[in-house]
Amino acid sequence: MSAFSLADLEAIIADRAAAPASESYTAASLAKGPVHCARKFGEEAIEAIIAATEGHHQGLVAESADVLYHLLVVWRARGIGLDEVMAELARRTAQSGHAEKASRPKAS
Ligand SMILES: N=c1c2ncn([C@@H]3O[C@H](COP(=O)(O)OP(=O)(O)OP(=O)(O)O)[C@@H](O)[C@H]3O)c2ncn1[C@@H]1O[C@H](COP(=O)(O)O)[C@@H](O)[C@H]1O
Repeated sequence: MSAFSLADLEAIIADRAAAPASESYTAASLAKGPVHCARKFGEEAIEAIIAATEGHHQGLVAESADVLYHLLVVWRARGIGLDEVMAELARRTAQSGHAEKASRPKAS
């Protein structure tokens, strides 16, 4: 398991949001507004669908990374934090009765 997390990516996006648009893809995307960011996310999602449909393993890994990055940029553009989404997932997990399983230590 990589040590890199979505929380790390969120922190990088927050940091780069303040950079000049000429120096940062993130800042340039955010400067174009949430609708642009959402469209970009949609394009990347379609590319991930194509890779999944074709059964292209490395392609799907790469497109998934693009999807996650662009989703976090959309959240940033709309003022949503990773914590808010994780809280929603935790709420659903608790509701479905799987919370105990999720907190169990993983077998190594
Ligand atoms: N994870 C990513 C990441 N994934 C994809 N991309 C960019 O997303 C773009 C998507 O590719 P496309 O070919 O569809 O885009 P494009 O045609 O070049 O761009 P558009 O004009 O269509 O937006 C590429 O230009 C990639 O550079 C990313 N850009 C940045 N990050 C992360 O953000 C950090 C900060 O980057 P900067 O903001 O550039 O400093 C990086 O260190 C990474 O951690």
